[in-house]
Amino acid sequence: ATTKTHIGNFEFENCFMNAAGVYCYDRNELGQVLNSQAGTFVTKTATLQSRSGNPEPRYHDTVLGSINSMGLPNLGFDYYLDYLLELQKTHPDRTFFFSLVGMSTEDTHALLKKVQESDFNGITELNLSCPNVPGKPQIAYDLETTEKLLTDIFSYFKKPLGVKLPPYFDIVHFDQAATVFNKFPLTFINCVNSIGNGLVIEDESVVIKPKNGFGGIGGEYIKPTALANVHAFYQRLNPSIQIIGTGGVLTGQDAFEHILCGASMVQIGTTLHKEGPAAFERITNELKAIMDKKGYKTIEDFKGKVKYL
Ligand SMILES: CC(C)(C)CCc1c(C(=O)O)[nH]c(=O)[nH]c1=O
Repeated sequence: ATTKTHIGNFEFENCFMNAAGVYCYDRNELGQVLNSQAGTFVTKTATLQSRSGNPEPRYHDTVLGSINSMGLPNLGFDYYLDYLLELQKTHPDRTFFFSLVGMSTEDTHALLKKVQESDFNGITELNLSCPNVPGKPQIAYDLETTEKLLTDIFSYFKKPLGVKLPPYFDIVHFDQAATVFNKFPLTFINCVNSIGNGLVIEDESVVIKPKNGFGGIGGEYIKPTALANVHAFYQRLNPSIQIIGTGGVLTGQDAFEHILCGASMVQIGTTLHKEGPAAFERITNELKAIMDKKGYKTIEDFKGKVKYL
């Protein structure tokens, strides 16, 4: 069996990659993913200026997953663009993902215009968990603002673009969000980002310092939510918009389930943070073993074909 895949017009030898935020802060971490069994990588979500992020401890592993409130620590847009342009010379046969977010609408447009004007020829992932104006929820939970933002973006941005989405939990929200996304030539949507504002307590204390311990939840806790978002959008979106599945992938079986729900690529966050890049080889081998046992030669043989009762 082969676990190769495609996103847009790009081919990848393997359908696994890191989730933005994990193993992607600098050239050292990105280089480790580059040289692993992963098919590609995505950068830490970059902002216009570098950011130190929130006070530590800001990331904590638990038995069933993780909680984080990193606060977008990153080395800044130019650092990641320079590295991506260098890789376009040293690895011309490979395609990489550039994750971005503006701390304001103006910043978002400034970032995307810089990408549009640059020689970057990979795929851009816009993080829609970005902050909105005070008093309003994150952009992806404000569909009117999301539609306005995407309308403005696609008036000038002509390169491959996808959006990283937080989980939705109401069927009506799946309907409303899909209606918005279907209006745009998106290359993909990525479901899901961490489940926002969870709280983990050990003994009598929260486990991270920022936000009185509130943070995004990842890992085993979130697989059912992640699979539901992947499949809900797979059922609703134009087939031209592919789905990247993120959330709760520990094993080849978990990845198999994401692909059954419609994912064309599978991202690994918490498990990669705990296990390191060797996780890509283990999980790839586990998925190949499942495919061989079931007689599936490629992921197209079972993508989106989850069975109903
Ligand atoms: C939550 C934001 C800081 C607005 C975006 C960055 C981000 C972070 C982060 O940098 O805190 N953590 C996540 O699990 N997902 C994210 O999208």
